[in-house]
This record gives sequence, C-alpha cells and structure tokens, in this order.
Amino acid sequence: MTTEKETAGTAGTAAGAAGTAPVLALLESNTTGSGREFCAVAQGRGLRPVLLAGSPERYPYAAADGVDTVRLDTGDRDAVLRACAELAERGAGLVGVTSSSEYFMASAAEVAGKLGLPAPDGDAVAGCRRKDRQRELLAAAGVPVPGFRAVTETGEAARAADRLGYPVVLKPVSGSGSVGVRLCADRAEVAGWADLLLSREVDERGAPVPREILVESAVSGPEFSVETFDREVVAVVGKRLGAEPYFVETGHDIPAPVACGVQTELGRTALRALDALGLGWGAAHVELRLGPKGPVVIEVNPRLAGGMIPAAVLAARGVDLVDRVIARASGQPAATAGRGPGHAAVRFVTARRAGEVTAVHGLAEAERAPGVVHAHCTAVPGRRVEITHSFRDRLGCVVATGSGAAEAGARAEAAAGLVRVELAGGGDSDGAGG
Ligand SMILES: Nc1ncnc2c1ncn2[C@@H]1O[C@H](COP(=O)(O)OP(=O)(O)OP(=O)(O)O)[C@@H](O)[C@H]1O
Repeated sequence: MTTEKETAGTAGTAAGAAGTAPVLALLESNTTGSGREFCAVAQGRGLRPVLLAGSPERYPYAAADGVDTVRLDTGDRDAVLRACAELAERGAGLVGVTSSSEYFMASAAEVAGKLGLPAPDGDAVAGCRRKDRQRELLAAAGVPVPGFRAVTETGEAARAADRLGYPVVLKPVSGSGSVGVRLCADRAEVAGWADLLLSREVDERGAPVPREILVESAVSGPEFSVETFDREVVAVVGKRLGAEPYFVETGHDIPAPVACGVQTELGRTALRALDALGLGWGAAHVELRLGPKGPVVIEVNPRLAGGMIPAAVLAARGVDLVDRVIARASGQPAATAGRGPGHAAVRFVTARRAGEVTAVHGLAEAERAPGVVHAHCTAVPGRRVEITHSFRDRLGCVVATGSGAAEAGARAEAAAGLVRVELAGGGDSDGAGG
C-alpha cells in the first residue's frame, strides 16, 4: 500500500477503536456537502469509516470527527485496490467501498466489485462521466436530450453552435458543480468561452481535463431534479438558479411546486434515463428541464444529490438518503422511513463579489428562525471568496420545512437573509439566495 500516513480515529467513538469495527472505505470526499455526513452515518451504524485521500488535509472534518485517513494516490486504481485489500485483511475487515465525490464513484464501484463487496455496475457508472457518451446512450434509447456536439477547437465550437441554433450552452465534457457551464447568445460569446474552456489544463481539483468541450442547444423551461434510490423515485425537486448566463443553483424546493401529473412525467423520464444507462443500484440524481415538448434530461449523476438535497428530503419526507447509501454500500439493511411535514426548501447564501471574509453575522439567528432544521456557513474570517459562477459561490445554506411549498420557501429565504458574510472593503453576501 502506498500509504504515507494513517491517523488513528478517536478511541471510544461510535465506530469503536481501530480494528474493532468493520471498515467502510470512502474514496475521497467533498469539502462541502455530504462527505462528512457519510462518515457520521457510518459511525452511527457501528462501522469505522476510513477516508482514502490524495491530500487528507483537504478534509478538516476527518480530524475533527476522529475519522481515520489513508494518504494515497486516489487516481491510481491499483493503489486504491491494494489499500482496500489491506483494510479487508485487518481487524474486523472491510464491508464496503464507496464515495461521496462525483469524480470517484466509478473507481469506488470498480474496487468494491473486485473485492466482492456491494457495488453498482462500474462500467455503467464510468460511462456517465463523459457527458457526450451519456447523451449518446440516452438519445439511442429515445430519452429526450438537448442537441449536442463534442468539439476540440474553437472554430468547430462556433460551427456547431451555428448548426444547433442560438442560444447554446458550452460546458466541459466531464465537469461537475456547473464549473465552466455558460449560456452563449451568439458566435462571439461561443468563441470567447470555447477559448477559455479549451485552454484549461486542469479542473477545479487540479486533475487533468480532456481538451474537449460540449456545445449544446439551450433547453428553455424550469429545471428539476429527480432523486431516485434503486428504481424508486424518492423526490422530484424544483431548482432555483442564479442569473444567466451562468447556472449557479441558489435553492431547491421539495417536492417541486408543480402538479402531480408533471412530477409523474419527470419521474418516468428519469427512470427511463437510468434504464438507458444501465443504472438503478442505490442513489441517482437526474437533472431535467421541462421544455416546450416535455421533460429533457440535462444530466444523470449515478450518485446521491449534493446541495443539501438529502437533508431537505429527510426534513420533508423522513427518508434518510444518506443512511440508505451507507447501508447499501456496506450490505446492511436500511432504516425504515419516518415522517415529515411534507415540504422543505433549501436557500443558499451566495457571494456577490470577491474579497476576504472579515466576519459572519446572523448564523445563530438563522438557526433559531421558524421552521429551520439546518443552517451552515462555509465562509470563515480570513478565507478569500472568489466569484466562479459555480457551486463555489455558495457561502452558506439554510434548510427549512413548512406545511406547503410557499411556507417552506419563505421561511428558508427569510432565514438565509439573516446570514451576512462581510468582506473586506464593505459589501457582503446575498442571503436571499440569488
Ligand atoms: N443544454 C442545456 N440547456 C439548458 N440549461 C442547461 C443545459 N446544460 C446545462 N444547463 C444548466 O446548467 C446546469 C449545469 O449543467 P450540467 O449539469 O451539465 O453541469 P455540471 O457541471 O455537471 O453541474 P452539476 O454538477 O451541478 O450537475 C444545469 O443544471 C442546467 O441548469
């Protein structure tokens, strides 16, 4: 094993001391989002989460929560396999390998499969990473997708856009978090954005990116996501987006405030997409727009949703998707669903401009506000905020419940408005969610 360092977990945690509890290996994580929760849920289930990471220091929660870490080159699947095989031979053994990171789902699936542990079809998961390949599979199965073309140079991007018709959307072929995704109204915008995307050598995690981008027809109409587990639709979510030409998600409404028939249609299209891609094991997150001719699939992610959607689904409906994912990955039975008030809303606190954070106000008030079940802020004094027009512009988040969509939304929005991130030189965050 190419392990440089292994830190011992805190003795006496629910996971027990190293060696006495079966291990669940988590391949990388996310700095915001569900990674920390994956570990907590695993610990609560009597497992010992072990985080395999290229740079464990990227995840400060590991030390804070007593999560063991193994440092290794997580881009090297053989190294990951060797590390997991070694964990399997020690102490109480290894019950599963999974990930909360989009970028590592396929590796985790492949390694788990090779070790005979519960896993989705690794090839199906890997096939989703390239958006053009995913689109081809969906189109071949008759699932509605936007017209698209993968291109490797700027002139080709402009010609593709001319053929598809304006406006178009340009994006990396294998990105995440809306990084680099932009609406382009004309040839000049396409040329400028294609130049920028094609000049990138590494992604936001520092990994090399393919010199290829997608040009797509822009689908008009409201956006939704369908959250599934196995082949069951758990929730249809309404998405709120920031100002064009970018697509920063600024909030979610659960369930989406649309007629039941529309929800059913979105759910059916999402399940058809899963079938077309050979998915349907564990959690999936399908993004769609409701275009003039019906639902169009924007993207299928063979993983649990991020953006606090699982917390909102739990608050609204009593279905704990994180627990289901951990249970499935470790071969344990899932907890029975509870009940919820029916509706929840997520609203993000977004940055309006770049600058160094000098203070955060109002988080405690937001936590105490009516209906609020969760409030957090990732901005801390000293941290520099940059405007990236991606998920990184989100500095904080509130989840609130209500008896209806309007009440949940108004509560979450009001509470998010209480959180103010002060930046050096005046000005601050936008707590109203965009
Ligand atoms: N062809 C399109 N037409 C209309 N909107 C689009 C199109 N492609 C992308 N978008 C918008 O951009 C957002 C991000 O696109 P996409 O999902 O492809 O990128 P991503 O980097 O994988 O983002 P995420 O991780 O948030 O899903 C979508 O959620 C949608 O709002």
